[in-house]
Amino acid sequence: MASSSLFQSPSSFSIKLQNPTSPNPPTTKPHFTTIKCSSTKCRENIRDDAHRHNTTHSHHFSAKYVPFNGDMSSSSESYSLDEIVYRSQSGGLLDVQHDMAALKNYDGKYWRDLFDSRVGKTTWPYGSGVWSKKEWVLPEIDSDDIVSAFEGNSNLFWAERYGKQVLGMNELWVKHCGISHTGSFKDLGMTVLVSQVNRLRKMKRPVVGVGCASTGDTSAALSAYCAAAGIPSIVFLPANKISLAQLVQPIANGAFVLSIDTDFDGCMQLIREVTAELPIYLANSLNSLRLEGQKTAAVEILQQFDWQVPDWVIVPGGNLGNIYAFYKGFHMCKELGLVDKIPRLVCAQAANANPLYLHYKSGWEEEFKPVKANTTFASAIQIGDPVSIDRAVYALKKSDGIVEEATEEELMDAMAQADSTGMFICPHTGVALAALIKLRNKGVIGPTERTVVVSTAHGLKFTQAKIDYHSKEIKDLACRFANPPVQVKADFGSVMDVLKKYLSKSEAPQH
Ligand SMILES: Cc1ncc(COP(=O)(O)O)c(C=O)c1O
Ligand SMILES: N[C@@H](CCOP(=O)(O)O)C(=O)O
Repeated sequence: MASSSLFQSPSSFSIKLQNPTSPNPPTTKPHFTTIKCSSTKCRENIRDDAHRHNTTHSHHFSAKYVPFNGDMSSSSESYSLDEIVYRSQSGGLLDVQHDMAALKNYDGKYWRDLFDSRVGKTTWPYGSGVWSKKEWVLPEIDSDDIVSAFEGNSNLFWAERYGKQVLGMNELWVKHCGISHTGSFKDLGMTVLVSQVNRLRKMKRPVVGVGCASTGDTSAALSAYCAAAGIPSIVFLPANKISLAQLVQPIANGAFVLSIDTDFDGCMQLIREVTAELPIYLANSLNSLRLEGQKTAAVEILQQFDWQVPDWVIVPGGNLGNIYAFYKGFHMCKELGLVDKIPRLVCAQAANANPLYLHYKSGWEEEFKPVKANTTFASAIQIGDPVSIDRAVYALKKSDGIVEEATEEELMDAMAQADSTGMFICPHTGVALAALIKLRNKGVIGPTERTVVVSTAHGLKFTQAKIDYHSKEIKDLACRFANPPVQVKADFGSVMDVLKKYLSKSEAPQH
């Protein structure tokens, strides 16, 4: 990607790593370490505190792996979550099946009140947006085995200005899953997977490390959670295809990083072969444990709307685990009586990596065909052979869902326009917003329909894409919303001239 001289000021756009030594150490300690005594009693740490006050009834509940076949009822094949298994006997996907009968012993109000009562607390592990739903996630894990950074509970942002000005909508919301420990929604799934690995290692199961293929976000989450627990992590990255900010994350967290001369699909193939041979636990979303954590974002959205169901939820799709995770979270809330319907789901793909879109356009009729994914600014979804294709098709069919695609110009313009209204989103969220624009223009999504766009990663991971855009140096892109800095001499008169010119425009620039 091009980078402009406009952006080569060493202070403003340096890519050098900052000195990590902070002059101001934090006044409160992180969740991984000891908390100081309170006035009347001494709490050694929040884990010990949780032991003493463990009022949870998690032990009433259980979950197991079953073959993923949609309704999950027709097979007798099942596995304990303590087994190391990623595929069914027939080679198909697995799913985590909860004991729904046991969960149904409690009504919807009970679950709503329980989940609401845990928001914003530090009681281990419920301060996490994932573990506040522990009974629905990994009911049998000991809280002491949980590896958490109190992920989740992310901002559901009312995108008022963008919604009104760009889309004529009053009810546009952006679920900022990327404002998270490692800057993406992957934290939601990784806390679950690494916690289970922690448990397996304590049980002396043969797991020497945890590995993944990644377009940058899975690897960041895996390496951070493993580092917190002292578990070795191994990441396979496609060489030169992920952002610098994403690359440095596993490096900094001490992962064993392999930069491989292939694309994500090639890395995925390799990690599957390697984890079949070595006692390295597979951390990609092929492993259905991940989706148990990711599904809590759906529950959280309902919770944030006071258990009112939005009309639409739009999710950018790559390896396609997340769209199913959202479906599963919404569906569980309906089945257990927390809400009475589910939203319609939209999966948004980059046109340069659109195998699901092509399959959808065939009316789901033709056999699914993987594609060779082309380069896209939405680099984390540059995936041509998604492992969760069956899960995604199921989720979309069951939710009366839609698949939309966005060109590079559409996704970058959507991202820039969203940024100009106060957000700082990633290109993948740009894909989702561009899909929304198309669906609004076609009249599929109405002006008063409450719509949630899932923002999957932090914009700070993708600054180079933004620099390229605002430099207006991207081949074949008009970069309509570029806002390059103005070069000006360091004297009062020159500064006044450019300011007067700027202020004399009839109104402030509207993006
Ligand atoms: C930032 C970002 N957005 C969206 C996705 C797509 O999620 P999924 O692979 O679950 O479809 C990914 C990873 O693939 C991602 O890293
Ligand atoms: N975008 C992902 C791709 C892999 O997805 P996963 O959910 O199967 O791990 C990444 O960041 O690596």
